Formats: sequence, C-alpha cells, structure tokens
Amino acid sequence: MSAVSLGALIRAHPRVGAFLATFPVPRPDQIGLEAWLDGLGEETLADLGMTRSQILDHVRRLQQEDRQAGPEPVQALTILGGRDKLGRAEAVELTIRAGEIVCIVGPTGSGKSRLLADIECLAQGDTPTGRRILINAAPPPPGSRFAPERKLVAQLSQTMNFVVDLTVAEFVAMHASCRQVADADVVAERVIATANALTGETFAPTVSVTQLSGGQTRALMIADAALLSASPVVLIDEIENAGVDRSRALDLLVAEDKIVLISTHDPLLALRGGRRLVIRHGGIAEIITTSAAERANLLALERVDAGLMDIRERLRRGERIDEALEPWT
Ligand SMILES: Nc1ncnc2c1ncn2[C@@H]1O[C@H](COP(=O)(O)OP(=O)(O)OP(=O)(O)O)[C@@H](O)[C@H]1O
Repeated sequence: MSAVSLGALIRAHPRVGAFLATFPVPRPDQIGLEAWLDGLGEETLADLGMTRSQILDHVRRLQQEDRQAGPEPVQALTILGGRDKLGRAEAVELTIRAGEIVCIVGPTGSGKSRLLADIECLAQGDTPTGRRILINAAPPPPGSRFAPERKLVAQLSQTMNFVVDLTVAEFVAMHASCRQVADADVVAERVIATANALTGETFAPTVSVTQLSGGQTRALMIADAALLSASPVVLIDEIENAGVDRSRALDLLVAEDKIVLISTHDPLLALRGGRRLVIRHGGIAEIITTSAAERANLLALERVDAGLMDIRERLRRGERIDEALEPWT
C-alpha cells in the first residue's frame, strides 16, 4: 500500500486521529500506513481499540470512497463581505462563475493577498476580515476546507521553489499518479509540453526541477494547475513578467472552466478579467466590469507589450537598438 493521507486516517478513526496528534514523526503519510502500523506494536494497537487489519480496511474503504466521489463540481464561488482594516462593513456579495477571470487591484498593502488567502482557506468568518466564502451558494463541507486531498482551491504564489530532487518528468508523473488519472504518462507529457509553450526558454523533461528558472517553474505550475489539478478554483498572486506568456496562461486556465482570481499590478492582466475588484484599506471598495473601451485599450497595450518583448529578446541576443523606435500603439 502506498503512502496514505493523514486526513483519511484521522477520518477513519477519531481515536487514531487523537493519538496521531501526539505521535512523533515519521507519520503514516510519510512512510506509508503499513510500515507505520508495524512500528506501533500490538500493545499500542490494543490501546487504540482497533486491530491492524481493521485500521487498514477502514482507510482503504475511505480511499475508495474518495476516488469514487471525485472532485466536487463547482459552478460558483461567492464572497460575502466582512469588514475592512478600519472595522467598517464591506457591503459586498459577489458571485464568480466557472470559466470567469476576476482581477484584484489595489495599492501595496491594501489587502489583495488577504482576499486570496480568505478564498484559499474558504473563510467562514474566522479570519481577520470576517469574510465568508460560499461554494455553489452554500458553506463548503468541512472536508473540502481541511483535507488536502479534497482541496477546491489551488494557489500559485509569487515565489515557488522545489525542494525535491526529481526530474520534471518524474515530478509531474508523480502528481499524475497521486491524482489517479488514467494514462498518467500521456497527461504528464501534455503538462510539460504546455509549460514549454508558456515559457520563452523551453526545458527538457529530464532536467531536475531544482534547475528550473523562476519563469519555467511558474509555467510548469500553471500547466499543472490547469491540466492535472482537480481544484476548480485557481488563485494567482501576480504572474510576473519573468518569461511566462500571461495571455496564454490565462486562456489555458479558463478553457478548463476554472474560476480564476488574479491579484496584479499589471495593466495587461488587470484588463484581461471580466471584472476587477478594487481593494482599499483591506476591503473590496468597488467592483468594476471591464468596459468595451477598456477591451479596445487592452489590444493597444498588448501591442506595446509585444514591442517591448521584441526589444527584450533582441537585447538578450546581444543586438543593438540604435534605430528610432515607432510608437507601437
Ligand atoms: N480587512 C482586513 N482586516 C484586517 N487586516 C487586514 C485586512 N485586509 C488586509 N489586512 C492585513 O493587511 C496587511 C497587508 O495586506 P496584504 O498583504 O493582503 O496586501 P497586498 O495588497 O497583497 O500588498 P502587496 O501588493 O504589497 O502584496 C496584511 O497583514 C493583512 O493581513
């Protein structure tokens, strides 16, 4: 039996869960349930009131149920306002539907990451903002808040570092097999090919994940979140410019019918969303629907961006930029 999730074991038996909370490492999710049970000894198992095979049966049944249940289809995520940093009520009830991109803008320190964190933990009035998050118009079931294998929300943060010594192919294949997808190898290949389409500097499946650049790591995580992660909600804390094709990354996520929220200072991203939330003093101060004029301006900004990207590429290749530049808009 492969490594088992701690959440499954705790749900299997409350007394085992309570016991685990005081048990030193390694835990069953680190070494596998059978090896862990072997280390416990008959006396401890007798104290728990369950035989070794009863615990194994319980956990296997729960894992089977988890597999059959699959990810919960999420049609809508609702943010119910709480209070801002000054304690004033946040008069907001905002519903975001599958396939929608919503951007979060606001000055540094205004509370953009806090809003993402509230969504990430599916807050129920238990964070500093007092916000509540509903899934399909109802409070989320507790399992989806706390059990890692049932998480509805995937978050891509600004800095990501790998600490495992695996190749890209091994890493993605391992995630695919954890997700129990059919044809794990084919899906893993697709994730890597997609990541390479998002980044300027392509990488081989045989390269170690620790050798990927910031942009390549980001691209791999976006492709992974879109194609492999079962989480229907994706939160992005600023896709910085570092070598990732931001438009394609967003198209990819939306095509998979994810709910995407992006905190950003980048005009190209801020105007890509259908709506944007303006954060002031820790509260959602305004919800702006992107207008037709703004969409037209986005096209002009994309031309400016393409012009800049071209100059950047030329400088990278060691070229000179001596010619008088035309305005790109
Ligand atoms: N409604 C609120 N009530 C209490 N504290 C809040 C609230 N909103 C935000 N904060 C706190 O304010 C601080 C700054 O917020 P946050 O880090 O989310 O800002 P930010 O907009 O993401 O900044 P940056 O653009 O620099 O990343 C954090 O400590 C956060 O917990």
